[in-house]
Amino acid sequence: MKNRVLVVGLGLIGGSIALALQKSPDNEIIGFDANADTLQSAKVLGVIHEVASSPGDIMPTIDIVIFATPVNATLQWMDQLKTWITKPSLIVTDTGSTKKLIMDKALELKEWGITFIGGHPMAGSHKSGVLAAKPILFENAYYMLTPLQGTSLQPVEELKKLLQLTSAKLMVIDAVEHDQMTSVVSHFPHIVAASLVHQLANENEDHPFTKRLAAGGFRDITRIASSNPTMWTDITMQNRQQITQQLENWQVEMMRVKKIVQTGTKEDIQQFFAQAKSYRDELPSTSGALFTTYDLYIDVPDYPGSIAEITGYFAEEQISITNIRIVETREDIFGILVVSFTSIGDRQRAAECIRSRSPYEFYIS
Ligand SMILES: NC(=O)c1ccc[n+]([C@@H]2O[C@H](COP(=O)([O-])OP(=O)(O)OC[C@H]3O[C@@H](n4cnc5c(N)ncnc54)[C@H](O)[C@@H]3O)[C@@H](O)[C@H]2O)c1
Ligand SMILES: O=C(O)C(=O)C[C@]1(C(=O)O)C=C[C@@H](O)C=C1
Repeated sequence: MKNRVLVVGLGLIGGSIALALQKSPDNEIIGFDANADTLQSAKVLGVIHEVASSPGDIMPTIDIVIFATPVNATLQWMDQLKTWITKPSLIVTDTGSTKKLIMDKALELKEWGITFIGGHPMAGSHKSGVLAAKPILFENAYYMLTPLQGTSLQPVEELKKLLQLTSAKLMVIDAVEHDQMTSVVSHFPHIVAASLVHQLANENEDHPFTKRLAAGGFRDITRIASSNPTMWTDITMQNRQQITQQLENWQVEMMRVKKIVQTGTKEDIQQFFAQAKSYRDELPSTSGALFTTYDLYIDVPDYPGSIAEITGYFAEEQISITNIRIVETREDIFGILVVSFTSIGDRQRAAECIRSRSPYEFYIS
């Protein structure tokens, strides 16, 4: 008998999990999404095997439910679960970026005899939607599970076995601890990124050329400000307390930084940057398929066909690229083409290829 998995919410995360679970022929993936177009696309793209027009109707046949919806929508679905007929062995999980309120709701579900094990894969992107889904999204990323205290080992092991198909590093963690740590490394940085963009918008009113100068640095630090606003509204509402605490810590840190900038010696300023660089450089190498790339920057003339020329060289030498983009930071005739590779070796081969076959200058960040 097939393992029937219902994925509710077929965006970046739900779609990527659905694709990863298809690696086993034992899994039959049924999908539901509030957006009819998304549901249709998921079926056409082969992200799911079957469409559920109403999750409640098919629930008696389902073995595992995965909610991959914005976290406030997940709370609503969890309430709905109480009204449905479910298998006694049903396991329910989610992918939400917050865990405390979801696990409070899981406690209610326990009273209805439903096993809910919270989940959160620590990989993703500012992109959303089913078209961005890919089965390798979670490769080597941490995937946190937050079972309620007292949950028996068997469903946790069963869920782990299923999620191993994502090639993520599964770990069990307490929900409050989860929300504290993710507020530092994920939630608060999204607030800062959005806020920096607001600051630019304000400055730009008085100095209208400013935004045209937003180059690599500003774009790097604000990439995540392009994330899905609904998703981040929900996350912020569910983790207000921890995020507020981070904001308060940040205000203290900004006062310290203000003092260094205003009156610090050259050594104080140097130390400020040097300590941050050293800590940043020693962060464990990042995980998640979208993060581990090695970039090559190529100065290209701005005429039709120049990108095709370069990618043509790579194709001829069988060098795979994972991403390609143009950084439009300059007003002259040159643009910077940023090509990403999955390994340093591939990037080295690409650099040699450009050196030997083209007149273009390149550099490695
Ligand atoms: N994007 C990331 O980097 C990331 C990483 C890890 C976890 N998460 C979490 O995973 C969840 C999904 O995020 P995503 O990036 O896939 O978002 P997404 O916007 O790509 O996809 C969300 C999907 O849910 C659907 N949806 C919205 N409300 C719904 C509802 N009430 N019922 C059914 N479907 C509904 C949307 O139509 C959309 O297809 C969120 O809880 C998010 O916090 C996101
Ligand atoms: O890379 C990004 O764009 C992300 O924001 C991914 C990110 C993160 O903050 O690291 C976003 C939310 C998640 O819950 C997990 C991962």
